[in-house]
Amino acid sequence: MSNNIDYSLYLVTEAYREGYRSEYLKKVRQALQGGVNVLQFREKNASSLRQFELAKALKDMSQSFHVPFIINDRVDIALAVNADGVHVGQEDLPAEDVRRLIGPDKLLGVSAATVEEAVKAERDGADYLGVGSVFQTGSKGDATLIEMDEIARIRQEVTIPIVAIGGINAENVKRLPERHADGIAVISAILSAADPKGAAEQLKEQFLSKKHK
Ligand SMILES: Cc1ncc(COP(=O)(O)OP(=O)(O)O)c(N)n1
Ligand SMILES: Cc1nc(C(=O)O)sc1CCOP(=O)(O)O
Ligand SMILES: [Mg+2]
Repeated sequence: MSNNIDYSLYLVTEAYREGYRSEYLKKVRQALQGGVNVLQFREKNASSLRQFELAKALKDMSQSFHVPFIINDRVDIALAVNADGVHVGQEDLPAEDVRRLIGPDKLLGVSAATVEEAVKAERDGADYLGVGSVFQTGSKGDATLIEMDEIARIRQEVTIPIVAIGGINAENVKRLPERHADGIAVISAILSAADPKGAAEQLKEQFLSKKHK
């Protein structure tokens, strides 16, 4: 897929709770109304059938906002719902194999915490990098903190967009190094907020005001 995608505000979904489908979908819709540019479906616990069904609903929703829809980890579900792309980390299927499976036209995101991982991901066909954790997060148990300078070092070695992730909120977004990240990926600062639309608007505004300094 071409890389003229705006990664400024990248929303990753929270864990799905059985019985709360309409609340779950409503919060994502509100976040999209607040200006989310890319949506990722990340679900670790639900059955494959539930993931497939939620992914279909989210794909329709993101399409109606003209927002690319990415699936985390599960290439099979991405292909089944004809998602716009897949995101994989260092413990998932290798990026080069995912690229082969999804073909040249879908988006491929790869997590990278070091320059070496970032350079390899770009070589293996990644369209963008997820780089983190930039701050302490409660949303991913096995996340490890990276040094802030690592983003700047990665920026010097790759040309693809960099999306910073991990514990980002409207306050600490100002502490991200200037101009090195093309976007921020967020779960809780938007989906745990009382007003997901307002939270998305505020985060995007804070990030863009920093990016364009
Ligand atoms: C945009 C973005 N960046 C990083 C990740 C993390 O992916 P991964 O390391 O595979 O961890 P899980 O999300 O699978 O727990 C991401 N999902 N999105
Ligand atoms: C999905 C994910 N990946 C991370 C990484 O460091 O690779 S941190 C993370 C969780 C991001 O959620 P929140 O915005 O609530 O901190
Ligand atoms: Mg993963």
